[in-house]
Amino acid sequence: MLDQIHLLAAVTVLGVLEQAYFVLQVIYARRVFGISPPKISGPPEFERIFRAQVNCSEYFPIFLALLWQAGLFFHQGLAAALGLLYLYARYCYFIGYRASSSKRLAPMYFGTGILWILVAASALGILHFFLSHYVGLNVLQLLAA
Ligand SMILES: CC/C=C\C/C=C\C[C@@H]1O[C@H]1/C=C/C=C/C=C\C/C=C\CCC(=O)O
Ligand SMILES: N[C@@H](CCC(=O)N[C@@H](CS)C(=O)NCC(=O)O)C(=O)O
Repeated sequence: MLDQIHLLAAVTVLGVLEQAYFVLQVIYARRVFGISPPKISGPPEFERIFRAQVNCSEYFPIFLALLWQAGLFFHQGLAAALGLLYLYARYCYFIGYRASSSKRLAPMYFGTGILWILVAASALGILHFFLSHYVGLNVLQLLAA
């Protein structure tokens, strides 16, 4: 059982650590720019770091749901590899956004593309499960025949 989820679990832990890193960056930026909660506005240098962290948090539940669905219903290794790529894209997004708004764009589109691939893998995997479980139709066996 655990060997079917260990890669997904490892990518999940890495993702949580990355989220913690982004949060720590906002805490540090608040100190540097002297902006205490609940204030969320300030110089563009602060607002970019703040927005980068909020946007990464916003997409984290979507990422986790897709990572585990694709990993359980499609292929664990592929989902974990895409998950690693996504976390790397998010790191580049954060670092890019911190430097300038335009530098966030390429990693943002790359990361979003990975999410859509995970959507496709999840949907195909779940469809395959429904067809074989309820209709008795194993598409993979049919294709191999
Ligand atoms: C699987 C993803 C789940 C939820 C997110 C849902 C939709 C988000 C769409 O996939 C993303 C598409 C993004 C499209 C962006 C289009 C235009 C942005 C253009 C320019 C930005 C320029 C700027 O802001 O500087
Ligand atoms: N919270 C997002 C909601 C809309 C959204 O998710 N847009 C995508 C663009 S495809 C995104 O990743 N936005 C974050 C960004 O532009 O940095 C925002 O403020 O832009």
